Amino acid sequence: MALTIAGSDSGGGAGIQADLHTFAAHRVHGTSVVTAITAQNTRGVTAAESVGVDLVRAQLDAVLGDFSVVAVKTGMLGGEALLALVAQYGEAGRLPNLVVDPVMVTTTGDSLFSGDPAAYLARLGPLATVLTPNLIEARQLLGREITTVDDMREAARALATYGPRAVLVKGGHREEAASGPAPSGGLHEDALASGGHREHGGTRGSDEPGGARSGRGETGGAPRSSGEAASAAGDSGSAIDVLWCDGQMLELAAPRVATRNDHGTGCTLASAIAARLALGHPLPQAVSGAKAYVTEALRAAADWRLGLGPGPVDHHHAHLRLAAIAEAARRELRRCPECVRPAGVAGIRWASGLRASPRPRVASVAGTRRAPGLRASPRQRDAERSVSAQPDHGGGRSSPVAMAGRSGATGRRRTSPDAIAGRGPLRRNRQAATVAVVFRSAAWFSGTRRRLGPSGPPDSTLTAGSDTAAPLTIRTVRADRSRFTLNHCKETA
Ligand SMILES: Nc1ncnc2c1ncn2[C@@H]1O[C@H](COP(=O)(O)OP(=O)(O)O)[C@@H](O)[C@H]1O
Ligand SMILES: Cc1ncc(COP(=O)(O)O)c(N)n1
Repeated sequence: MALTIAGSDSGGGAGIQADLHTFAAHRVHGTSVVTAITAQNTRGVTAAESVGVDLVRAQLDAVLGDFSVVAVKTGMLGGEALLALVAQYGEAGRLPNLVVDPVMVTTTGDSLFSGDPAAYLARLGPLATVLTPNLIEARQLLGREITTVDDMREAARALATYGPRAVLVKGGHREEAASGPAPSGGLHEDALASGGHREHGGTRGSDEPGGARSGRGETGGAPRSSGEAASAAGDSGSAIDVLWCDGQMLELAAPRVATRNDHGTGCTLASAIAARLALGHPLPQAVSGAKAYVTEALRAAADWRLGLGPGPVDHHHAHLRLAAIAEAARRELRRCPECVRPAGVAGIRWASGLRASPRPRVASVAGTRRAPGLRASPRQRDAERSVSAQPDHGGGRSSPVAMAGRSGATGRRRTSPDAIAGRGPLRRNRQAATVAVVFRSAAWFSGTRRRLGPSGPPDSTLTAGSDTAAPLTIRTVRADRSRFTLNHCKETA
C-alpha cells in the first residue's frame, strides 16, 4: 500500500497519473492525495491551480485514517502552504518511507512551485527517507551550478546535511551524456570505469540491476569503453544518477535511451522507489531497481507517438513483456505438448539435472507477484500456478543465454516417479539446480534452486528475460521435489 501526494497531469504522463500507473505496475495498491490540477499535455502546462489546504487535509485524513500506508511519495506541492501541511503530517510520523520528489519545474520548462526552494529543504529534508531532485531542482535548492558528476556528488552530500536519509541527484538532464564523451572528469569516465555502478567510501553493493547492466541480461560490472557501452545497449551514452545513502556515495548508471518520450520520468522513478519500499526492499536496492524500471519504461515507449511533444513512458512494460513471453511459451507448448523439440527452442529446461514437465503453466509468472515473506491471499493462491519438473536425462547447460536460440534436448520426456520421489537426477542436484525456459524468440528463464537449511523448503530464483529486455527475477518460496509455485517476481535489471 503506497500513497502519492502530487498534482494531476491531464496528459496522463506525469504526476498522480504516472504514480498510480507505477504503483499498479509494481502490484502495490495506490492511494492518492491530489494537491493541484494542471491542464497539461506533452507540449506543456497551460493552466494549474492548487487544491485548497482544507481539501488536501481531508484527503490525507481519509487515506491515512483508513489504510495502512507503508510508503509515501510527494510530488508537486505547488506552494508553501501545502508544503507546510505535508510537513506537519510527516512530523507527526504519519508519512512512513517518505520519498520526496521536489517538483519545481516540468521537463517542458513550466514552473510548478511558487514558493522558496529552500523551504523544501527546511521542511521536508529532515523527514525524507530519500530526496530525489533532478539537476535543475538541485541547482535551485542549493543555489549553485551542477554540471559534472563530481558536482552531482557534492550536491548530494550538501543536500544530505539537511537531514534526509538518502539523496538521489538525477542526471537525466545532462545533455553531455547523450552527445558524446564528457569533458575530462565528467560523466563518461566516471560511469564507465566503474562498469556503471560505483561506490565511494564503502563496500561494493549487491549486483543490483539499476547500475551496471545494459538491460540485455548482462550482469555488467566489467569496465567498458564509452563506445562499447553505448553500442551494447543500442543507446547513446549513459544516464547517471548519484545516490548518497547512509554515508555512502553510489553512482547509478544506465544506458541512455534515445527517445523523446521522457515526460514523467522523475515522477515514475520516485513512485517506483516508494513502491519498492512498500514491498520491503532495502533502500539502495529500491532506488537502483526503480532506476532499472524507468530505463525499461523509457525503452519500451521509445517508438510511441502520443502527443506532439515528449510523451510518457511505458509504465507497464514488465507486465506486457512477461505476458508476451508467457504467450510465446503457451504457443510453443501447445504446438509441442509432450516433448522438447530438437529444432525449435521450446519448453522449459532444467540446466543442471532437471527438466520441467512438457506442460508447465508458464503463463502464471505474469500474474503472481507479491512481496517476499508475505502470505498469499486466497486470490493470490488462486493466481499462483506451478511448474512441474522432471529429470533431464540429457544433461544441461548452465547459461540460459547460450541456450537461447539453440536446439533443445531431443526426445520425449515423461514425468518420472524418480523425480517426484526425489531420486535420480533431481536428488543429485537437490542443493542447486538451474532451470531455464527457452523459447524460439530467444526469451529465456533461468534460475537457481537451493534448499533453505537441511530440512527447509527449497527456495528458487528464476530469471526471465529476452534478447531485447532486461531480466526479471521470479522468486519461488514454495516448492516440493517436483513442483514449483511461482509466487513473486521482481525486476532485476
Ligand atoms: N533518456 C534517458 N535514458 C535513460 N534514463 C533516463 C533518460 N532520461 C532520464 N533518465 C533517467 O530517468 C530518471 C529521472 O530523471 P530526470 O529525467 O532527470 O528527472 P525529472 O523527470 O525529475 O527531470 C533518472 O534515473 C534519469 O537518469
Ligand atoms: C502534475 C505534474 N507533476 C510533476 C511533473 C513533472 O514531470 P517530469 O517528471 O516530466 O519532470 C509534471 N509535469 N506534472
